[in-house]
Amino acid sequence: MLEIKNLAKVFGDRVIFKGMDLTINDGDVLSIVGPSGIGKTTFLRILAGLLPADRGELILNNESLNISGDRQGAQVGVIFQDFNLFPQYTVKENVTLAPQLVKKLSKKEANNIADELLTNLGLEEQINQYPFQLSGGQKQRVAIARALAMKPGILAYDEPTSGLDAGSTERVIKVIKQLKEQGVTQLIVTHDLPLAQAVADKTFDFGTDVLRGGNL
Ligand SMILES: Nc1ncnc2c1ncn2[C@@H]1O[C@H](COP(=O)(O)OP(=O)(O)OP(=O)(O)O)[C@@H](O)[C@H]1O
Repeated sequence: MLEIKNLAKVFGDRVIFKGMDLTINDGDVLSIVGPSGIGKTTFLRILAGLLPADRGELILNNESLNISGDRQGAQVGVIFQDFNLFPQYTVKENVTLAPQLVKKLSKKEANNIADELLTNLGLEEQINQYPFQLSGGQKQRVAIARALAMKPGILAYDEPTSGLDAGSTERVIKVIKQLKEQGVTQLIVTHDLPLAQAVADKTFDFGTDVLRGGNL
């Protein structure tokens, strides 16, 4: 379970959001909607531990997560819009690198995890290819496999269907539903209402469900 309590972010003298309270239960899929520029990606970056928050708490499975923007570990997996794959590494290497470096798994253990994830995600034929050889939907599934290889407590996506055609969007919906069946807790920032309707247990509206402006 992820609990967000009274989270706030300020850029300069501008309160981007404050008073953010939200709970996501294990295995649930939450969609986060809201107009452009409202702070959704900023929130994901805070959740991923890449950007500091100015106030509040993030509690994942009863463990408090550091909100100072320099978190170690991989409790939260985030798939950003540009996927951030390592261009110089193959698909398999993209997935096996962090488990070996961060989790200190052996190459064999990391390979076994990668083979299973990549097969489940329909990427067995791409295992030895490089990111530039992949379609947008394939890159996204590699990013999902890479995040899942670290066994995160929660998986979050920033606009997972933007730039994808109808077929790839269907595939994303299938993957999200499949992960939900496996009990993975997921959070999806999206403008795609059909996607939200197809997969979400509940919706958080970043436009109306947080406070903004004024002082902290
Ligand atoms: N590093 C930064 N410094 C100052 N302001 C920033 C910074 N990053 C984002 N902002 C501002 O914070 C606000 C929220 O941006 P954010 O990217 O989180 O919005 P968003 O809801 O994800 O928008 P979109 O749906 O268009 O991606 C914007 O007004 C943006 O200009």
